Amino acid sequence: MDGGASFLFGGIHFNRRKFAKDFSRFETKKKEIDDSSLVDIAIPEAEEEEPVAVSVKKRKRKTEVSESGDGISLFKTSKSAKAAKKDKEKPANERSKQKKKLNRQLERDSLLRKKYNVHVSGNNIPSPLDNFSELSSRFGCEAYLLRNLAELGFEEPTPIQRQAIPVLLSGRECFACAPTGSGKTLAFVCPMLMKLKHTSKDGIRAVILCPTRELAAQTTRECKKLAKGNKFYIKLMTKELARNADFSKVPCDILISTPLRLRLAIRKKKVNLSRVEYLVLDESDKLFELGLLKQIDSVVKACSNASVVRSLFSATLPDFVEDLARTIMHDAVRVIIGRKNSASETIKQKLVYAGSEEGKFLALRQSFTESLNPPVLIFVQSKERAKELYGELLCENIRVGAIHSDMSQAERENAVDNFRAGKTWVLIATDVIARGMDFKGINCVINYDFPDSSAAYIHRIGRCGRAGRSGEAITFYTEEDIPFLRNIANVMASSGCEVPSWIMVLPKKKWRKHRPGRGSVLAGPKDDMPKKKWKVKKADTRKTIINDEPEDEQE
Ligand SMILES: Nc1ncnc2c1ncn2[C@@H]1O[C@H](COP(=O)(O)OP(=O)(O)OP(=O)(O)O)[C@@H](O)[C@H]1O
Repeated sequence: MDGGASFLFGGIHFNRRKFAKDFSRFETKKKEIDDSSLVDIAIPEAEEEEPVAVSVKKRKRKTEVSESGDGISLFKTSKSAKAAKKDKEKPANERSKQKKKLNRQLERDSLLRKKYNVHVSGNNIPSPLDNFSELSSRFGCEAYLLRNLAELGFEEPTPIQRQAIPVLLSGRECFACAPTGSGKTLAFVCPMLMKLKHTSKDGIRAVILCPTRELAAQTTRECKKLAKGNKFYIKLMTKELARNADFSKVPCDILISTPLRLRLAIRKKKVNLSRVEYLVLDESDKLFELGLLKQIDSVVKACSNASVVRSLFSATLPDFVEDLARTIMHDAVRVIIGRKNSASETIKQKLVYAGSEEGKFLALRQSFTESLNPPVLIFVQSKERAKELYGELLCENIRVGAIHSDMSQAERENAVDNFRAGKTWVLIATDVIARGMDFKGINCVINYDFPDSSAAYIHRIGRCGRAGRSGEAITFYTEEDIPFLRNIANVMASSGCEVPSWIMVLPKKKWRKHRPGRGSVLAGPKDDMPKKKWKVKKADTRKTIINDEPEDEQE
């Protein structure tokens, strides 16, 4: 990904030789500062509970004064240096009182983090939230938002919300990794609404980037639910808007988009992002994959406001994304919930040997005969295989839908809506909906085709077992998949699932995208098997998948 990082650094290259003299002047100074900053740990003047009343417009990378057991800063900011000086002037007993108070706060923070499995690193990390009412006592949250949280039935913040919300409210940049279905959306939308306060005529002040249109649409809906009662203009970037709208005339406070659509609007000079104060990259590791990196780069550059606060959220955060993030972020706080890159612990995970491609359909039939417990989500590796399997299950009289990139936007939305509404019981999907989609109460995810990476596995199975619910994930594997089994088994073991011991001793395999040519799902068993009588109602409508115009988005 080196090439990738250089994108984001485009235009910030200095010729060190040419400017050697000037550099040496700064280097001496920097050394002096660094040395002096190691003197002692600054003690904050104010208690952390104080509401953060920093105006976003006036703020210039202001570091919140708060402490954490995990992230005590050895490097003083100019503010902390002043605080230390002032502190030295205070009587000794007052100083020791303050130190004790601070230590008690640090201890409380540390216990809370331990309780909720929150791991943090960075400088001066704000205390985690104990409950939602701290949003108003510490941060001056408005009543409408607390009311909305209550109406949505959110009684307690989830672990990621406990830590990421105060971090973002303190104006700090953040990269966060928390399991699927653990409420990351609220963790970035809530502070965004609180900081933006009200609608304004300044144009777009917040941007949320999502890798797929379905996720962008879902995030827009969530955002609107949370903003109910406050007149924010929250816009989803549609194809139409990206092509034709002039955003200087469209009222918009928060814009939610896929990278491709936003880049299109930037290129056409239809959108001005120079006033953006908050930029969220949701499913950031997906966005930082090579195919999307150029688009992300142009969005990051277009958000040119010097005090923009960027945040990255995902359930999987590979090291290269962290490294890349560090190059573009300023004094960021890293928040990890539980173990990094692990699956949700509420999902019962199972591996099923299907022998060969031919055996998969048999295994699927078998598992449906034993228990078809809808809603069930089935992942396959390609749109061709999605179409084939869809046809096969239709013939079996199963209420089935499909979603993949050969479908038009309306068809895709229809498939998702039917599944959400319970009109279809089984949804066959490619990885297009593997990330972020929040289907309530999916009972089972079946990886009909082995996932192409452990991240893909975590996101796919994470469509069930959300918000503390239980779920089941079944992964079929064939001979070709065996070399990659160990990687999935590691994920399973780290989330507490049982794994056959022979798998754990398989050689470790470096995992690049594993997408073998799998042939046809129709091959083999169909003719040999008697037709199964399902105890399910006949599907209302038998949808034909129309090969519409090719997608302008990546899957
Ligand atoms: N504090 C809360 N209490 C109860 N439920 C919550 C809370 N916060 C969020 N939820 C619910 O949890 C579900 C999952 O939330 P969300 O979609 O934000 O998860 P996520 O962490 O972004 O998952 P993914 O990694 O798959 O994108 C949603 O249905 C949401 O309404």
